[in-house]
Amino acid sequence: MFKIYLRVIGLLAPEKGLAATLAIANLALAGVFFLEPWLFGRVVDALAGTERHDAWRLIGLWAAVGFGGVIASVWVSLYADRLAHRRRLAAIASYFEHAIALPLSFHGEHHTGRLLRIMHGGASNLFGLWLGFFREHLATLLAILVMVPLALTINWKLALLMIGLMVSFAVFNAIAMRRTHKAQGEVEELHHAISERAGDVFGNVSVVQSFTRLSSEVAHVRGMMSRVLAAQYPVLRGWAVLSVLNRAASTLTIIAIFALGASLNAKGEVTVGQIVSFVGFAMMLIGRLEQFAGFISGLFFQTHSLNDFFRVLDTRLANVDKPGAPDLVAPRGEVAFENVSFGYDPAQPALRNLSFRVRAGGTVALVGPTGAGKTTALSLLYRAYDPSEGRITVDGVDIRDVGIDSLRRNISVVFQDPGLFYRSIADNLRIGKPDATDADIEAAARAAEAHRFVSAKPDGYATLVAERGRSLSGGERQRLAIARAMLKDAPILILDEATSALDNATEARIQRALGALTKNRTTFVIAHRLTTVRNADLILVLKDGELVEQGRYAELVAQGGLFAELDGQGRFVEDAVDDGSEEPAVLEARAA
Ligand SMILES: Nc1ncnc2c1ncn2[C@@H]1O[C@H](COP(=O)(O)OP(=O)(O)OP(=O)(O)O)[C@@H](O)[C@H]1O
Repeated sequence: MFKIYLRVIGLLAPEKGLAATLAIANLALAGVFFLEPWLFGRVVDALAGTERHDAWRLIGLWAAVGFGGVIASVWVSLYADRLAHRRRLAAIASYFEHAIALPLSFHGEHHTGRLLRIMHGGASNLFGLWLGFFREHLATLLAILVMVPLALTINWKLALLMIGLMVSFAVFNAIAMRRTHKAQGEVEELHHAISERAGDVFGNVSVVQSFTRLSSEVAHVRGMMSRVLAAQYPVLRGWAVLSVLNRAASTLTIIAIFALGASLNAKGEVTVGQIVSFVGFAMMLIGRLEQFAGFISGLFFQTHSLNDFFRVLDTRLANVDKPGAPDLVAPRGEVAFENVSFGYDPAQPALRNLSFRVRAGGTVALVGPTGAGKTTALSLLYRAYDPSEGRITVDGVDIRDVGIDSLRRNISVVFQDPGLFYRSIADNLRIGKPDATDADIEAAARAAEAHRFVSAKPDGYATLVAERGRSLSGGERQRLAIARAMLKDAPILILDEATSALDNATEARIQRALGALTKNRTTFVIAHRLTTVRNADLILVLKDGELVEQGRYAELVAQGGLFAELDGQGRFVEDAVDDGSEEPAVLEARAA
């Protein structure tokens, strides 16, 4: 727990000058508040004596100390608040930056709902601890460190009772923590699971509604909440018992101080006045100890959440650049896979020993039954994952030896799932080219047959696309994904069933644009069109993660293997006739 606390405080390092000033100023302020009662006593003494002008001097000093203390407190709390807010946002930013760069395998295992909860929960706990650090943790610790030796010098026998109290606090806390640590971990895990479940249901709300699963989903979440309470109650009970024990120990200590004081008084070792002042002192120390116990219990309840936060930050990025890796600049686009194997689960390879080579500007069609590994093979090319064996080269250079960003800048992908953002249509297209002008965007949309439907929307290119593109038809989503890839204008293109959701006529028109797009670009296409397969320079036939055949269309048909079988089954769709028509919007624009 203390390691985590130190790490939390360590996150203030980027502003360590200000953080240290604030912490010291807070300590000084705690000291100033001790000064006031002392000055009060001095003033009373001065007024009672003859040195009345001294009293005025002291009153002036008292006013200056009091007023200065108030102003300094305002300054400290204002700057401490600002600093804590700034660092909280900085922590969220670094979490976000790190988490989105983590490998897809990590995102496969961690639901967005969980990652968001960890981000917000962790950041607000950091915030609370930082404020506590500036406002009371240090002052409490310092007060305890100063008061204990002071108590020993006043009367060591009475002080031993105080030390006994501190030890009992420490023991009770340790027992409570040991007994409840695991259960609190379960509580935290259940809270994550609730966020995960809720996020998942929000993301699939149309399915939930159409399958009339509303009440069962609510019942499930309520069931999880009952489990949270069942796990949380024993923890709360443990800590309630602890606070009662702490209280009882404090009361017993005060009584014991009186009792021991009385017996020492009987022996003439202490005066009644000394006992009374020691009790007053002991009460102050007990107050500080209780504050410290509160800090420990607060930290205890935040530990799991902070641990989860740091665990994400500590997850290593898989595809990091090798030191000094050069950028891949303007590649010609010759691509080779050399004995590439890969498995999402190392025990179950999704690709085995895949080897092929395509010339720059050539077109490769990947075909094969569903689940054969076509998408997986292409995802290795832009390093969504790295092969477990073998290597992939672009222009003869291993793609692991170049800057990953530069590699990805040179590859445009039209994903099977278009992956649209909850942003305007224009912003969705700008993902392909951030500095695209409105004219660029419109030209790409026209080429991808998207301009007409976009113009028909009330806000045109400013229309907000619903989460995951839910407000658009499947075909509209695909056309935006194609336009986005066109804007990117990269020398290597991956089309993963890019036009599968389009009607024949639209697809035929897009094929013209795609034909222009693929010219002089190395293109990988997971294809369902006969023309695409026929015109490909190389067809790769995959089955169960293995390359079973490769060659050109005529060769593969002549071979009479799997490809010929798929072809014979009418697996590839004949092209619709391109009637040479243009998008109506284009025609309208011309007519105007
Ligand atoms: N992220 C993932 N994690 C674990 N397994 C995966 C993942 N993605 C795909 N798989 C598995 O890997 C295998 C190959 O999947 P892949 O998507 O590459 O097939 P495909 O040939 O593109 O199929 P389709 O034609 O249906 O799109 C499948 O068994 C699939 O279940």
